[in-house]
Amino acid sequence: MANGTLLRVDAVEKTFHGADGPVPVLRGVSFTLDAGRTLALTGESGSGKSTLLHVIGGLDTVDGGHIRLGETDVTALNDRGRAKLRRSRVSVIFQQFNLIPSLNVASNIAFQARLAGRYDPDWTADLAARLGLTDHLRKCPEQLSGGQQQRVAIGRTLALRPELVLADEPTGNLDEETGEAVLRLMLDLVAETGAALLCVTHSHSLADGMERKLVLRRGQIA
Ligand SMILES: Nc1ncnc2c1ncn2[C@@H]1O[C@H](COP(=O)(O)OP(=O)(O)OP(=O)(O)O)[C@@H](O)[C@H]1O
Repeated sequence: MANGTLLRVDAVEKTFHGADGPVPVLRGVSFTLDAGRTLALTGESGSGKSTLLHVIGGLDTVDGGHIRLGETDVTALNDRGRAKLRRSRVSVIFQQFNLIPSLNVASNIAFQARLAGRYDPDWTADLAARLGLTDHLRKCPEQLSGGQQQRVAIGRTLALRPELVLADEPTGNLDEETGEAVLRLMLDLVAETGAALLCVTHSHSLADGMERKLVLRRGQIA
């Protein structure tokens, strides 16, 4: 497992401009995450958790501050640079799974790794087996249960072997029992790849499964 600080979030600011004027969502957020470590991000609805995840993952830009992933200043990257980052180093698991409906399970799992030129058939097959998906590889996502679809999304992320996994309420669409099982599997597999994990959650039991916990309150770390 790699050592040292992987992610450095420094005084990050983000304001949205709505019909009723500016909405400051992130107001000077700072924290670090070491390589291979797990961190839960909690906070009330609307506190800015998803926004923070999106700017870290390069899905959106900041208005102030810096985000560094290793030696890379994510906040200095242009659209192309951020897209490249998402293809290779950072991968997001969303609550809504975001699978590609026209591709079967095997192709969904391999998708990101193939794009990054990092497809390893043995690792992908191993992942599918560990995720209990071996009998479903030829099916389309719509033929799977929610828990199975989320396991495909986890497989797709880990097939890439990213340095950082960002998970936004990964079990929010699942019943509690399924959510717990999927989460445990995700934590085990993330630990095996040596990736760091930043996981947004409302669930206390999920947050308790992580090494550290941060609370976002009104756009700042409480
Ligand atoms: N694209 C956008 N345009 C305008 N306002 C936005 C946009 N995205 C988010 N917001 C606002 O920013 C605030 C924070 O939203 P965000 O989704 O980051 O919160 P959250 O903590 O993830 O909430 P939840 O737990 O409900 O998912 C909210 O007030 C939201 O309405």
